[in-house]
Amino acid sequence: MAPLTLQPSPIKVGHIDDVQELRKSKLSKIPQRFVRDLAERPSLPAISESCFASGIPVIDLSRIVNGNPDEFYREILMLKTACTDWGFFQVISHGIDISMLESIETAAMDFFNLPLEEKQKYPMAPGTVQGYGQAFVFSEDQKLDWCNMFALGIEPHYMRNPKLWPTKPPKFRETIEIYQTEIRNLCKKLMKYIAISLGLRGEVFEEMFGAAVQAIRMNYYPPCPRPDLVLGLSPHSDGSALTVLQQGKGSSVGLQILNNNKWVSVKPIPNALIVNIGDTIEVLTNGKYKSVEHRAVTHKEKDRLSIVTFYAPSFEVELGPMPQFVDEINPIKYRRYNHGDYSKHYVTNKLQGKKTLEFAKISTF
Ligand SMILES: O=C(O)CCC(=O)C(=O)O
Ligand SMILES: [Fe+2]
Repeated sequence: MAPLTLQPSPIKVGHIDDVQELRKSKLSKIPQRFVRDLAERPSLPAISESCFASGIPVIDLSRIVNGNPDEFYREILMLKTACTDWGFFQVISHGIDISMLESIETAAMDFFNLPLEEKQKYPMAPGTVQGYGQAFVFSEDQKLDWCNMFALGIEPHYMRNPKLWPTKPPKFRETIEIYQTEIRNLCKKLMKYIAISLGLRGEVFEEMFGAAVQAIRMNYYPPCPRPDLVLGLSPHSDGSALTVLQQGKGSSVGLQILNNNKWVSVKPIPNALIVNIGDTIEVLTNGKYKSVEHRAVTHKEKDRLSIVTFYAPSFEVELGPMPQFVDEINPIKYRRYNHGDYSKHYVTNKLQGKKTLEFAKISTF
């Protein structure tokens, strides 16, 4: 999420169709800007239900928080395997009430179902990432995602642009506040246990991150008549330290992760939250825990909602690989940099796999 000091630049993005409106218009042909080049199209097997990443580990957080020492160590070991082999896991018994998950989902859908004119009172200006619209579009010929987004900077408060906080639906702001407080606490817990799984002191990331940056993005993917031609969300890794993703109940399967060079779908578990490692953790651990490329695909009949929270260090923080992860066998792979600079770099480039992280990579040639 961009620091507020980032000024909208005179970027020309051309006309961006609102995909919910396209859907309503019952179009017979997908507009060309959404049609991906052949190499980028999701191949049909990849969007069939037979391609699930059934191996994505499921972490029971209550076993870590309240379990006996045996349960604690077993679950921490699972967490370590999840972060090393997958970069993704689902977390159950996470301590957030189901009613809270339902409230944010209702609030998000009530927002997306408002008339377009109402949503456009909170426009995402070209080149910025907060408000309603489509983020990461920087040119008139860039392909578009089959997705409507609404995003807000949450913490620290200076990230907030009050003009972009909707007054409708009535409880929208309040629900976001409560939900984001709970997700922040969950992120802190997860960072603590991720540190422990790496053999580090539990507090190390919390101390390093300072007043951690937090942002929310709601992604709404209407059904698409040609899911084989479009992408819901372009492949990318997240610029965060950690991302927590909630999928709407009854949503289509849509999140896919790149595992051994194959796109595999994440099968939703009811009331679980999906967690993934972001670029910051990859850098701090010198690549021991990697951020994993992921994307969203669409569905012919079903719509899909995801509510995503990004948790990252404060923008002033300078970071690079921690000395514990650098030795003769594991030479240093990333340079030190300022996280605010990385964040700015991330939000001013289109989503393109893991290309953004090249910002920090040390060339081995
Ligand atoms: O909708 C999804 O499942 C993916 C969302 C995502 O990766 C993101 O917002 O960064
Ligand atoms: Fe993502």
